[in-house]
Amino acid sequence: MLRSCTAGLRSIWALRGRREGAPRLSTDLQPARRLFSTEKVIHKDWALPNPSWSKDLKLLFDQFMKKCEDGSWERLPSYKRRSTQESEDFTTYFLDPKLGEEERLSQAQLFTRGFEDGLGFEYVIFKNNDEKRTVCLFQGGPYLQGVPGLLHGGAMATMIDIALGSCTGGAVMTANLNINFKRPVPLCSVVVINSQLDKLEGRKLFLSCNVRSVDEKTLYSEATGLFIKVDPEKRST
Ligand SMILES: CCCCCCCC/C=C\CCCCCCCC(=O)SCCNC(=O)CCNC(=O)[C@H](O)C(C)(C)COP(=O)(O)OP(=O)(O)OC[C@H]1O[C@@H](n2cnc3c(N)ncnc32)[C@H](O)[C@@H]1OP(=O)(O)O
Repeated sequence: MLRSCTAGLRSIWALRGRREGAPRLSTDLQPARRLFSTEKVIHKDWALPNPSWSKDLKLLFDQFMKKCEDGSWERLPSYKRRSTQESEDFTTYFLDPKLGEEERLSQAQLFTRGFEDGLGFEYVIFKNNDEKRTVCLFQGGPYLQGVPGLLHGGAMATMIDIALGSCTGGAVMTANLNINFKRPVPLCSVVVINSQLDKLEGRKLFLSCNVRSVDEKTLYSEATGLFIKVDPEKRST
């Protein structure tokens, strides 16, 4: 498994002229900009196939793209940085102009999108708005190793957090995440995270998900999460 994963990545690195062990260069690092300005900067959408995607991931992606044709499902785009209304909701909530951190934060990017293609988190999320559920297709790359040959549990927890969060559809914070790791996930394999909104109680959203293999035979993890809609009247810092 690891050997095939490395072989695939070696060809990507060769294509890009990247030396093994050479420092990783961010492909879209922009000159420092004011992240918290109101300008609308939309960067590359990363939730699309790239050469590191395995056959399984591409196949599932195509199947879900077909489901999007009648409008029942939609693919959620994913950016390293964004300046949408949602982000602005968060910045109103968190940014204290007195802290003078704008310069440093101008380099901020989404944790899961900070890796070279194929090395870290490769994923795409599809959402069914009527059924209040999402399906996340996730391939964890070699930089996400925990126990040799296996995906780090923290990487899985990160993806579960994002998958559950994608079901909420707004400015929310994770308040509680409860995960049962039932089987280890082989590194570089593809898993499917099925998430749903179970209950909405005021600002509280209760969600759950399971993580399965592509053939659905292996249940890797089950999780529940509590997300809280941010209250613009409150500051958390
Ligand atoms: C997933 C987001 C998707 C959104 C998409 C937007 C686009 C953005 C772009 C790109 C997306 C990238 C996506 C990344 C995803 C990453 C997600 C994270 O990593 S989040 C960081 C980790 N989480 C924290 O650091 C929270 C720290 N905690 C807090 O800030 C507060 O505790 C907070 C906001 C969760 C609640 O604080 P209060 O002051 O607003 O509300 P109070 O009054 O305390 O609670 C409200 C109700 O919730 C219950 N509650 C709160 N925490 C609870 C808990 N842990 N367990 C049980 N109940 C809890 C309380 O008992 C209360 O319930 P009663 O209304 O009285 O019934």
